[in-house]
Amino acid sequence: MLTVYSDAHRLQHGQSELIDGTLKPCFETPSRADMVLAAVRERELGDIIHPRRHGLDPILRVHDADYARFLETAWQRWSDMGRDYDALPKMWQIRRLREAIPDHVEGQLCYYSMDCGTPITAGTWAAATAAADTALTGADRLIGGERAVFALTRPPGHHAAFDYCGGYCFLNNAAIAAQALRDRGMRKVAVLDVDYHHGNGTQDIFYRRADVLFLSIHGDPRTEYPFFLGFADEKGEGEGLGYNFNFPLSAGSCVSTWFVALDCALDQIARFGAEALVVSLGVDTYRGDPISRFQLDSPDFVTLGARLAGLKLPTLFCLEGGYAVGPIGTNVVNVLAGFEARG
Ligand SMILES: NCCCNCCCCCC(O)(O)C(F)(F)F
Ligand SMILES: [Zn+2]
Repeated sequence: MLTVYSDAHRLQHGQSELIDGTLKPCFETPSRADMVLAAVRERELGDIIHPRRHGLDPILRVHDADYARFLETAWQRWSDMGRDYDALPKMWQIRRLREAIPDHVEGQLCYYSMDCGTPITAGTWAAATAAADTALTGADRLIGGERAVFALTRPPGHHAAFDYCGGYCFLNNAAIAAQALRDRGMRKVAVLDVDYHHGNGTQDIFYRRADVLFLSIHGDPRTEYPFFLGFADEKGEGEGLGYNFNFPLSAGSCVSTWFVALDCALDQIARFGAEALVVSLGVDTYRGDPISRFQLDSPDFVTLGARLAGLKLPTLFCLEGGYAVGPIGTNVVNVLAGFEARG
């Protein structure tokens, strides 16, 4: 399987995130991608190519232009205030506050952020656009006839919505790639999110559309991040009604429960008649993950890959989460090798 990778990911290296009420070193680190790349090489998964630049247009097919401009300019405006440390918001436009877009960077940081764990740094825009190019290059190769491609995307993307960032995500790599597949002639595309956390951003982007089916298996938002989206009754709106499937599972759910949800999701993808599949591949479903609470073990990721291959669809894998850095490479490549072995 071909891998698309850019060293530019290392330009996103946040120092701290507010997690569980205290500032801690970021869990989303460059070493995550280093470990995955090492495993891709060690397991001889296939060729590794660098992304081609695609510019802003494919990004603006799913993201708000003002939001993109904010991401592009935020660091310079923040550091012009004499701040040489990561940019983090300090409040939110909560219920019954005005939905006005502030002029000042500090206010815009609050307006465009979902949480206080997604630091904007000097390299954020460069890293995020390189991740989008990585996913888009993967989509290009799928259109070119590749059966499956792995986009080693970092920073991740599935929490980034039409006009906000959060959950370590700035640009929604999987959504940008799914839209590119649509623009290149694929009539129906499915996005399956197997990260521990609900892909609120991807749901937000495609919620009112019937041409892109979104499905997510994740920790129940009643107790798990992102808390405010990802419930089973969210089925889409307008033309998109019936084209959004959430499978929230209680924290601590066993592996067999997880795979029952996966089989339900795969059945929906087959019924939809998808012509291509984009997988938001987070491996924070791993039993040893420090911030998540599912029970998959490394061999289960091989099974996951094989089940996905059973759909017999051109498939683009976009890396999302996974914070047990030691085993992340094994777990990610297990999915990809399991997919390949199923043939
Ligand atoms: N007590 C746990 C608090 C969790 N705080 C933030 C979690 C962000 C998860 C990010 C991710 O893994 O979903 C992504 F794939 F986007 F990277
Ligand atoms: Zn996650």
